[in-house]
Amino acid sequence: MICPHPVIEMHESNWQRGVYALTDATLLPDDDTLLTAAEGALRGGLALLQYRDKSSDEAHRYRQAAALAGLCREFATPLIINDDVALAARLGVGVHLGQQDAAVAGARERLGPGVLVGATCHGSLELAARARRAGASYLAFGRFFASRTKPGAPPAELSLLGEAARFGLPRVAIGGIDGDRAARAVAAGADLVAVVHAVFGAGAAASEAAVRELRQRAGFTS
Ligand SMILES: Cc1ncc(COP(=O)(O)OP(=O)(O)O)c(N)n1
Ligand SMILES: Cc1nc(C(=O)O)sc1CCOP(=O)(O)O
Ligand SMILES: [Mg+2]
Repeated sequence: MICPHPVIEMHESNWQRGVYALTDATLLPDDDTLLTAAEGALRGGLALLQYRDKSSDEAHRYRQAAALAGLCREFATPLIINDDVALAARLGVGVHLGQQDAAVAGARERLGPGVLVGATCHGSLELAARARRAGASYLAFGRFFASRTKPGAPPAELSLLGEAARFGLPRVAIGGIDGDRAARAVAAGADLVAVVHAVFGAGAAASEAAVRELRQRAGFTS
């Protein structure tokens, strides 16, 4: 397990703009690696962190998510749980839901008005309109580029991000995003860039520098 931290750098929670990192059970295979990588990423200035673990081991998922929730609280950065509304409710944190997951409206009702509920909208303004009506906190579009993490995700056009401004919610761009592509996504209208490999692909010790570089290249530091 990770050691206690004598000095924690606090980042004011401004989750609506910046780098949004998703954990990955293959790149971060054990608790120590996961928490070291997550702490580095938070220290680098993440806007949001998502716990994404597709395993069916509930005790494992609870243990890791609870540890991440504690870490995120120290950095005043919201934690989002992928797919699992019950786990999010248990921890009092946000949830991200795709088209094959539980309904956004039900999650909003269960979690309450103050909790973040994110929605996958792929390349569709119609899905975005539905997610907004159902109470989503942000709209995620993608994949915009070839993704090593999820190669089969349906593709989307960057021009969609500008059109999605009409919904008045933070727009998340996901899928194969690195420094150059983050800048392109932000220029097209993304408020947040969601990444796995660009933050966690180079090892747990590299996550802080990776977030700092992404923030700088995407223009989130100005
Ligand atoms: C920020 C963000 N955007 C999209 C997704 C994908 O969600 P989903 O379509 O439900 O696919 P899985 O992640 O569950 O495989 C996401 N998780 N986060
Ligand atoms: C989890 C996920 N969802 C996507 C979508 O398009 O809905 S792309 C993706 C993986 C993003 O990882 P990377 O930054 O390594 O490409
Ligand atoms: Mg899902």
